[in-house]
Amino acid sequence: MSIASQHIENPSVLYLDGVSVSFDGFKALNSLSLCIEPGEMRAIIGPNGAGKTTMMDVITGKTKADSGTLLFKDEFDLSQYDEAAVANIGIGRKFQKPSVIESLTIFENLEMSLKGGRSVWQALRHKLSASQQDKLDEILTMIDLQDHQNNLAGNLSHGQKQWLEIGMLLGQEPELLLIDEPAAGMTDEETMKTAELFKQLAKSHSLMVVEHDMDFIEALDCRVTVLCEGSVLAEGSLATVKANEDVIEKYLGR
Ligand SMILES: Nc1ncnc2c1ncn2[C@@H]1O[C@H](COP(=O)(O)OP(=O)(O)OP(=O)(O)O)[C@@H](O)[C@H]1O
Repeated sequence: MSIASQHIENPSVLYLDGVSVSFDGFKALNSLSLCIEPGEMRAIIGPNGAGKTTMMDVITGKTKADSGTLLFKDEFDLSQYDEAAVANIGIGRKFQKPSVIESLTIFENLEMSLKGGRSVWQALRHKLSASQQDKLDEILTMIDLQDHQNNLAGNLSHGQKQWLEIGMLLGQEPELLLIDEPAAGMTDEETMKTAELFKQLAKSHSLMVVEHDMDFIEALDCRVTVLCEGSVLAEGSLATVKANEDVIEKYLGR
């Protein structure tokens, strides 16, 4: 069945079809087609230069595709949106490096991230509504930082900073989360805890997670897409893609 006919029968939260992007004649994305279903967590793996970051860039309006279709929830043509507009319609992106404000507390960082936009000044001067307070409590529990909420973000471990930043994304109430190499630099314990957090998040969000750490991908226990040379090389369970001859040849090595 073609990707187009699957799409009609089962609307996706994210639908890419034939997406290409060239830089000076080099095809970073080469007719890339990919679907994420509502509530799905999808891991994206692939060699350096495969196009993983470029794919996130075209989804979020940072880079314009030369050709192809990019739809969010069947409804939004992502090629028409810039980065701020993409965030507003419900796509949250987390870059590899955490960007929390270290001189503010965990609570203050989360407070500023709430949908509707609160400046540092507003966050310090105005009381939260009951529903905003509930939202922050829910996020703090989800990221397991409720006991640290009044500590400065600068004192957190690398893993905790990553969780705080994920909490800040949740403050924006996204439906789809795009997360770039969350496990990089984490201890083994933090990595496994992050996998558990993502499984919790997947109960109420769709997630696309780019990662190189195979233990982490295994713990996510989700469908995996292997990108290579700007298009999909293989897709399926981790066991299936690891056994794929092309994946062994071009990514995993013999
Ligand atoms: N702005 C740009 N100008 C020129 N070439 C670029 C640009 N952005 C990406 N590329 C090239 O496009 C290709 C895909 O890069 P991309 O960063 O998307 O790969 P990746 O899969 O994210 O790699 P990594 O795992 O190393 O992060 C690479 O060859 C890269 O050099």
